[in-house]
Amino acid sequence: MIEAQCLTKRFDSIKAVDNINAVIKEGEVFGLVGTNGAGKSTFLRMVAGVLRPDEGTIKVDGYPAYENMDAKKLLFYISDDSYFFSNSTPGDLKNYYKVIYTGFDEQRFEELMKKFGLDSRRKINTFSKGMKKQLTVLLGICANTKYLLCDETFDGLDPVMRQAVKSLFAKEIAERGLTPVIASHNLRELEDICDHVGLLHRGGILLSKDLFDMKLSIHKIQCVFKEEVELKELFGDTDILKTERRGSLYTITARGSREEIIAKIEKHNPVFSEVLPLSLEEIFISETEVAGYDIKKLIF
Ligand SMILES: Nc1ncnc2c1ncn2[C@@H]1O[C@H](COP(=O)(O)OP(=O)(O)OP(=O)(O)O)[C@@H](O)[C@H]1O
Repeated sequence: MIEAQCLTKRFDSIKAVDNINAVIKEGEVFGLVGTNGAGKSTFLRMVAGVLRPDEGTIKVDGYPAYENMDAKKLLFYISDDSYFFSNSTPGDLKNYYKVIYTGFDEQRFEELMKKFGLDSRRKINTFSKGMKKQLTVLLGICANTKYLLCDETFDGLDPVMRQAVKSLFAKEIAERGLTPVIASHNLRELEDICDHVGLLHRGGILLSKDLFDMKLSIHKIQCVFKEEVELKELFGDTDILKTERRGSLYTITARGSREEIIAKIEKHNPVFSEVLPLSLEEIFISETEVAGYDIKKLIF
């Protein structure tokens, strides 16, 4: 389990991570989403033990993460801008990581390199950005660690490679209980693979929930009523995140169970009503809008 308690990191006057409490359980796929500059990379770098928290704690299986070998050997961190030793080849990196990670599976690495069409003897500085990403993913998988921290790892891969990496992850999760923590802006992708999503905004966690529960607890409803209705009266204490009206058609995004919302609408005899599923992207936009990150303010 990875556990953050009251975790804070500042860079001069910027609070990059602000008093975060979070738990990442073993065997789940944790998606970390958030606005630009929300603190996702800073959070991951603290989990990886690269950055020292200013306040609070971050522990990996009970070990404090910062510069602690007991914690570090449990995880592999794929940074968003991986550094490679100059003139090194994938073969050199393999030799380096197998010293650090005693469970490193050399044979599997060679097999996967072949499958992905990557040459172990070629200099990495001649690889494209996507090829470098593929290489770091393969190193991460073959390191055989319990946790794999991925910072925008999928974002530089082409669609075929993304599928290949996703299926590699699925195999590792099923066969040895790998726990990936994936920071990404590609919400569509995360929706396919994550069990749990943490949404960060301005250094703090807006919400952290199982994706399934998240989708059950927030809904978009379209409805038309014969007569004018007062939405506040209709929904009572239900938390409405967003309302839109076009003519007589209301589109409402609200928290609550589907049954509870339908019951409230039915009371007012709608001419038409429909509950629509919300995508992770819509949930993200609604939640961050409530927190003051309004797309309308950004469109000129
Ligand atoms: N080394 C640093 N020195 C100064 N400020 C930093 C440093 N690293 C991050 N920050 C600041 O901390 C905040 C959080 O940055 P971070 O990279 O963690 O965000 P992010 O959620 O990963 O963003 P993005 O989605 O844009 O990649 C930003 O305001 C950023 O400018």
